[in-house]
Amino acid sequence: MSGDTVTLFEVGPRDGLQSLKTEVPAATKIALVDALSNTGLGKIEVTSFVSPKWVPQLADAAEVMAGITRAPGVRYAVLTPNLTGLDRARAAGADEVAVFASASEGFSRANLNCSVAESLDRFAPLFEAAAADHLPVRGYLSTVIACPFDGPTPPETVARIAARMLEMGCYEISLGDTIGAGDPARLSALLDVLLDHVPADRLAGHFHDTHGTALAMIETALHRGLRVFDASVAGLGGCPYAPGASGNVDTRAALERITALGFATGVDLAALAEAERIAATIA
Ligand SMILES: CC(C)(COP(=O)([O-])OP(=O)([O-])OC[C@H]1O[C@@H](n2cnc3c(N)ncnc32)[C@H](O)[C@@H]1OP(=O)([O-])[O-])[C@@H](O)C(=O)NCCC(=O)NCCSC(=O)C[C@@](C)(O)CC(=O)[O-]
Repeated sequence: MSGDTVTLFEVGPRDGLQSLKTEVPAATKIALVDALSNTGLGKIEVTSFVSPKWVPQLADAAEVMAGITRAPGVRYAVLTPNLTGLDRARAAGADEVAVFASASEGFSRANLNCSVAESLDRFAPLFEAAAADHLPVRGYLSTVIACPFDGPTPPETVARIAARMLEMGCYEISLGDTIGAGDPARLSALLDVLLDHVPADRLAGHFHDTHGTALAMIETALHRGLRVFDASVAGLGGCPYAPGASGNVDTRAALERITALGFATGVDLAALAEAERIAATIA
């Protein structure tokens, strides 16, 4: 398996900043994205076009998108929960958008104010509009291991919703261990079921490192054929609607582990230092 290329999807500017208690100026967010753009990372999630009442931390999404200096070859992604979000993302010139659903009802209600089925219905017109514009849509599926409200998530439920989201138009499903409840054994149990329904090359790992298991889970996922992983510079972050969620796996740590296992990432670890310096002024 070594020798393959692995893609790191940097989510720090979005996932990392959405639940901070302190206010981060737009200029700092822009500087963070610009520093990340100089590292060789091919995909950066810049911000969210969600309701500013729900996530005031990212209310400046349009200003941040307008302020960044786009590096050639980098795709700048944003989160969009509905058509309003998609319209704002298009106006901001996002290269791709991401919808986000939950594998558990409790988290869906807390994060999106609707049931899982309602959230998928709400995405339908978004997929239609995005397809008309040839805008790629990524899908996040949260609480794939466990939910802070409902407990453990059955792998069959994850498989059913992930397959449905791909059918609806997602190019890839990012598997969110939202509260970092996973470990290699739980992830293997999930993949045993999921890979019968969805091929590994349509899946990504999004592992929060709450209990220090994210790197081991990346290794497990690599062995099962996954080649895309989300990570957050300096391990910034968490979800404001998931009690107990801490940061996504640290970008440097993920890169070091993936590289040690013999994969290429194209990311310059030395260049990451400037983004980490900015992240340290934020956290
Ligand atoms: C989905 C809604 C909007 C439903 O929110 P709602 O209150 O049920 O619905 P609404 O349609 O009545 O909207 C409320 C207000 O927001 C406005 N609004 C509505 N949509 C937008 C929009 N796109 N942009 C700007 N404004 C918007 C809308 O116009 C209205 O304004 P008002 O009439 O009250 O003045 C809300 O629940 C929401 O924004 N939720 C997002 C929560 C969120 O961002 N969570 C964090 C990201 S997910 C995550 O972190 C997990 C992940 C992806 O990382 C993976 C993992 O770790 O598992």
